[in-house]
Amino acid sequence: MLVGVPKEIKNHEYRVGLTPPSVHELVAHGHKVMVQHNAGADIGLSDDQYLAAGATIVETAKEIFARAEMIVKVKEPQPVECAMLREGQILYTYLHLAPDPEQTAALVKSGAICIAYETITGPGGGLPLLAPMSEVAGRMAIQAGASHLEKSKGGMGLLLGGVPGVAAGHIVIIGAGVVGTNALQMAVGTGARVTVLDKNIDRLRQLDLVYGNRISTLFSNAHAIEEAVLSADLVIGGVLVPGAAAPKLVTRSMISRMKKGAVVVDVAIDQGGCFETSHPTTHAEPTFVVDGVVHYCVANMPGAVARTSTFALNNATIGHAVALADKGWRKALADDAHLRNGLNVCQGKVTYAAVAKDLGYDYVSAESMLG
Ligand SMILES: NC(=O)C1=CN([C@@H]2O[C@H](COP(=O)(O)OP(=O)(O)OC[C@H]3O[C@@H](n4cnc5c(N)ncnc54)[C@H](O)[C@@H]3O)[C@@H](O)[C@H]2O)C=CC1
Ligand SMILES: CC(=O)C(=O)O
Ligand SMILES: [Mg+2]
Repeated sequence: MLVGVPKEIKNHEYRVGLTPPSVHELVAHGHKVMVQHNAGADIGLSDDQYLAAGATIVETAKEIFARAEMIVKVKEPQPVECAMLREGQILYTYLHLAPDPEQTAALVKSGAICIAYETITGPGGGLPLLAPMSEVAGRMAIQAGASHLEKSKGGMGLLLGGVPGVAAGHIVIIGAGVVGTNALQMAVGTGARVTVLDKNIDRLRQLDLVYGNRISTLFSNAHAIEEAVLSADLVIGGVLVPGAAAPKLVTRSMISRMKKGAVVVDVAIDQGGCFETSHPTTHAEPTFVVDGVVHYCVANMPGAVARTSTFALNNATIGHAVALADKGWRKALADDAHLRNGLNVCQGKVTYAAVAKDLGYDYVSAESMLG
């Protein structure tokens, strides 16, 4: 198969769909890989390294989209990329369609086979192609929050850990999945008081066993969220209902009654966000203020630590990339129910139930597209 890797074009996005070792793996399986000139240059992955791994270097994204049978990317295709997708072409990348009607319409129109990293499941449960980026974003959420609590960044001027004789701050983490757990690890390290909420009581039990009375765990409901958020200095939003738009758990009214200069980091923003007041921001302009509360809502947080993130992502994506290239999409999806769960849009149909429901499309099962 001819595989193409365009340079990412989202704001401050320096990750790349395939690393040179991943190219090497595909080439070893008999495939051809085209990589756009300088696709990895910003993170120290030079064209020479790609050439040594067996890729060919191509000058423009246009040529890659025109020729490749499968496009491997990181972020959802931007409008100019959607317009270049072709019928029957495989697109393998993050999509986050539920909060994005324009992109969904463009992918439906393209006739391409669009496989979303974030809804592929794993034999051990969970979302193994989302997990590495959630680890990165969860860890980053605390450093982004701590930094924006500084006066010069709009925050109230609070050091999360306090100092001897001065109370520490209060970090509230909503959602105790991969983002939440990684944020929790960092939060505990700051010395702040930490509260974590989830609807999954077994998850809270596990965290209680690990952290004991160093943290407070709370079953997530509107009352508990309100109480926690009103006393918080930093709130991290990391909830997920796979494939669906994130539930708005923190209302505008709660935000208006929070401490002035508090910070919220809405990691779930790529699924629409779990704060009613959130909208997506970029690394170039990561925050805005609503009712005195600083909102950090960057939809591609791992892009800021793109080198670490690229390698972590490729560890999780390369296996299915090889299967898709080796077998073609129909057989690869037929053979693997977990990969099949990644199919969101296929030849003009929406094939992921939560996306169809949230955006008002007829749902067509992935299985029915394989015949
Ligand atoms: N902004 C960014 O750059 C990035 C965003 N993300 C996003 O972060 C979000 C979280 O991802 P993961 O942690 O991997 O998901 P996950 O599936 O590991 O965890 C989500 C957790 O949310 C909990 N949850 C669901 N509804 C809840 C509610 N009403 N109250 C409290 N908890 C609730 C679930 O029980 C689960 O424990 C996703 O939307 C993901 O796409 C991930 C990586 C980067
Ligand atoms: C998961 C995601 O949105 C990202 O890594 O940018
Ligand atoms: Mg989007």
